[in-house]
Amino acid sequence: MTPALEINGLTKRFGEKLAVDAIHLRVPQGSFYGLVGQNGAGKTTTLSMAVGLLRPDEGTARIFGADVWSAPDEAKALVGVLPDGLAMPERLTGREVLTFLGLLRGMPRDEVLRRADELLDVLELSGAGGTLVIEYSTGMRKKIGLATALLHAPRLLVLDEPFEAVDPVSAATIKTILRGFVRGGGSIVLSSHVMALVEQLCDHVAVVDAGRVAAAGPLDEVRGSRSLEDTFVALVGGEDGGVKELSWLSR
Ligand SMILES: Nc1ncnc2c1ncn2[C@@H]1O[C@H](COP(=O)(O)OP(=O)(O)OP(=O)(O)O)[C@@H](O)[C@H]1O
Repeated sequence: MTPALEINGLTKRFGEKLAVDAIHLRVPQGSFYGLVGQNGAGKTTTLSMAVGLLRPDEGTARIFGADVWSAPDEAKALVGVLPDGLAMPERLTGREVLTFLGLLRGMPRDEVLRRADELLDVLELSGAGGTLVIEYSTGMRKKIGLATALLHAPRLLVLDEPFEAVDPVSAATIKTILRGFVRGGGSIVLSSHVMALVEQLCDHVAVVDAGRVAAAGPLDEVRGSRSLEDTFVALVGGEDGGVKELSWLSR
C-alpha cells in the first residue's frame, strides 16, 4: 500500500549547519506516527520540508504518492498541517481565519461555515470565534491552528507539537479527535517532547537525532521492554545519559 507519507533523503543546510541529514521515513496509511527528538534535532525542519513549507536541498517527500514539490496541488489537498510557530492572519477573528482558509481551499461557503462553527465548538473556542487572533493565547492559537488543519477533512495530518501550551481539558478533546480521525482511516504524524503522550497515542515512532533517524518503526519494536523515555535517553542522551548537574547550585 502507498505510504501516507514517504520521505526519501531529505536534507537541509542552514549555512554551515546540517539541520537534516538525508532523512528517510515511511509513514504507513492508517498509522499514528510520533516523531521525537531533542531540541534542535531537526523535527520541525523535516516536517516543514515534508509538507512543502520549506524547500529541501536534496531529497523528496510524497503524500499518498504525490510529490510535494512537483505535484503540490494534489499533495496539499490530502494533508492538513499544524506548523510550528504558526503565522496566522492576526487581524482576523478565529471564525474569519477558518472561513478564509476554507474558501481558499475551494470549499462551498455553507460547508465552510458549518464546519467552522463545529470546530470552534468542539475545540472550546466558540466564545473566542469573534475575537481577533492577535488577542489569542498561545494555547488558543494552537487550537485554531489545529482547526485549520482539520477543516478540509484531509487524509493525513502533520502536526508539529499539537499539545504544546494546551490545557488538559482541551488536550483530552484533541486526543479524542485525533484518535477518531485514525479510527476513521486517517493517518497522523506528530512531533512531541512528551514521551508519555506519544506512548499513549502513537503506534509508530521515530527518534530523530542530529538530523538523522536513530530508530524508527512500530512503537513496541522501538522501545522493546523499556519505556519510550528510557529508550530515548539511551539513544540520544550521550555518555552521561542526559543527566548533568550544576555543582554550585546545591547548598
Ligand atoms: N531558519 C533557520 N536558520 C538557521 N538555522 C536553523 C533554522 N531553522 C532551524 N535551524 C537549525 O536547524 C536545527 C534543527 O532545528 P529544528 O527546529 O528542526 O529542530 P527541532 O527538532 O524541531 O527542535 P525543537 O524540539 O527545539 O523544536 C537546529 O540546530 C536549528 O538551530
